[in-house]
Parts: sequence; structure tokens; C-alpha cells
Amino acid sequence: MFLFDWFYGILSFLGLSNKEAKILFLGLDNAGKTTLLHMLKDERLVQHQPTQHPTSEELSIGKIKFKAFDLGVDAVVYLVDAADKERFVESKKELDGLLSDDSLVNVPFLILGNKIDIPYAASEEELKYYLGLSSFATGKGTVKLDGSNLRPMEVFMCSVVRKMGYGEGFKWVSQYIK
Ligand SMILES: Nc1nc2c(ncn2[C@@H]2O[C@H](COP(=O)(O)OP(=O)(O)OP(=O)(O)O)[C@@H](O)[C@H]2O)c(=O)[nH]1
Ligand SMILES: [Mg+2]
Repeated sequence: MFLFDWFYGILSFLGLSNKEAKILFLGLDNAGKTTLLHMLKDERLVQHQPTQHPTSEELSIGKIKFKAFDLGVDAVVYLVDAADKERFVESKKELDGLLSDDSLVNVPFLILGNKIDIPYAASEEELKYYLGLSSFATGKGTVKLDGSNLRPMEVFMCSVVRKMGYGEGFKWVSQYIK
């Protein structure tokens, strides 16, 4: 009963209760993917070794499977280290590659600008600018995009270690997961 309540709790917090979905977590190394997965799963902060075998990184919470790598997914969560400005160009290049990938056409993209607990982290405006998303973000809140031919895409700033910001991002993306 406790476990059920807890699973329901985290999934409804993320806007994902009663849904079944495959969600892909991507981003450069050191962006915080593993930390986020574990924060979602057990709210524990663990220092992780750099991930060597991303395909083995799969966690299930309730009916939702969080996978580190797969195709045929319902959403992509792309993490960027907002404090590592030297790697924005590299991160943009990877993101652009994903956005133009045939297997991900129309798949919603939640971009998480992580590590805003670090004082010199980029602001949302800056991150959008450097990732070339300023005019492609489709809007926060409830935005109907059916029939618009637009891929849902938004940037949410967060700090995984402080458990801040990513919940709003998941709630936003969950509206595009049927
Ligand atoms: N300051 C700060 N550090 C964070 C945050 N999230 C993750 N980190 C740190 O960033 C480092 C990398 O985190 P990981 O979760 O291992 O990153 P990853 O994306 O899985 O990296 P790879 O496995 O190499 O692809 C770790 O030292 C984390 O503790 C955050 O919100 N703030
Ligand atoms: Mg990792």
C-alpha cells in the first residue's frame, strides 16, 4: 500500500500516472542523466561513475519505463549542464542531430537546463539562445499543438541535486504523451 501510494505519488507529480510511455534520456556526458533517473526512482542522491553501458540503464516506476537508449519513444528528455558554457556548442550539435533524426520526428523534446544551483549557470534565455531554440520553443503551460505540425519543445531550468524544476518539465511534456 505504501509502495503503491508512493509510485502513484511520483507519477502523478510527473503528470504520468495512468500512462504507459517510453521516455529517452539523452545529453552529453556529465549532464546529470543518471542522477536524474535515480532521483526520480528513489529520491536519493548518489555520485555515479560515468555511465559506460547506457543501454543497461533502464528503470521502471509503476507502468512507466525510463530508458537511457531506445528508439520508438514517446518523449525525449535532453539534459544540458547549464553551468558548462564551454560545451554549449557541442551540446547544440548533438541536439540538432537528434532533432533531425528520422526516427524521432514529432517526438516531444523536454530540454532540461540542469545545475542551476551553480551560481554562474546560464539563464533560460541564454540557454535557449545558445542552443538555437529561441524561436522554436512551443510554449509552456497547456498548449494544443494537434494538427499544427509543430514538435512540442520547451526548455525548463532545473537542479536535479536540489530536486528543483524538472517536475514542471515532466508535467509539461506529459500533456503530449497520450
Ligand atoms: N551542481 C550540480 N551537480 C549536478 C547536478 N546534477 C548532477 N550533478 C553532478 O554532475 C555529475 C554528472 O552527473 P551524472 O548523473 O553522472 O551525469 P550523466 O549525464 O549520467 O553522465 P554520463 O553517465 O557520463 O553520460 C555528477 O558529479 C553529479 O553529481 C545538479 O543539479 N547540480
Ligand atoms: Mg550516466
